Amino acid sequence: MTDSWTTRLWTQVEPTYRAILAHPFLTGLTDGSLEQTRFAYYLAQDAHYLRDYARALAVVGAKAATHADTGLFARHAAETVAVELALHETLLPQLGLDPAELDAIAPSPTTTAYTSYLLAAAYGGTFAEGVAAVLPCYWIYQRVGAELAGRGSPDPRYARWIDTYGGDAFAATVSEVLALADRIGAALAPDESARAARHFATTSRYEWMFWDAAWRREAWPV
Ligand SMILES: Cc1ncc(CN)c(N)n1
Repeated sequence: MTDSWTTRLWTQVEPTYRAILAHPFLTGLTDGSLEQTRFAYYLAQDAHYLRDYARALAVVGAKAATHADTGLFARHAAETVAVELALHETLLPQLGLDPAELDAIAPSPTTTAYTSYLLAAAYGGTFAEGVAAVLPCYWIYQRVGAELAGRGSPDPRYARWIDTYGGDAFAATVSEVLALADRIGAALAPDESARAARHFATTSRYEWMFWDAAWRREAWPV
């Protein structure tokens, strides 16, 4: 039996995933050593990211061949992203930040690059290419959440973040998208499949870069 499309996609990003798990931002979440300023930076950038991610999901959904698949991405653009933004609203005051201040913080170079890439893939690509581009945003977070949930965190704010992505509700959302991806991935022509695989690998790398930018508290050089 041949592997499913998503299994094949995941195999090519295993080294990226291992690098993500080893990143000091994530090891710092579980041992509690991550400086609060780095986590606050991450949340501020993630607020920018999530707004464009919701746009990308809506555009991908608009390209679906069926009403059910359009509905899935429209629902995720609205509901899943709202849950994630609500997590920020809870965590920011616990970090001494006012959620209203976030708009004053500009998107970083990495946030800008990542969201621009996602939106370009969603607008410019086929439905399958768009699905492949957004898939790591779901799947890597769910895998990371499940992995980190096994380790826990002594810091209740980091534990809350881990619980959101390591929990059953997020896993159910990700299962829906994986099932859809395997359904459409099975019928792709080689060219389209290769373009989709490239998007999947690229946005997986951007996931590592997003945590790394928060670790470095990346700023525009000029
Ligand atoms: C950068 C990033 N990637 C993915 C997720 C999970 N939707 C997120 N909140 N932020």
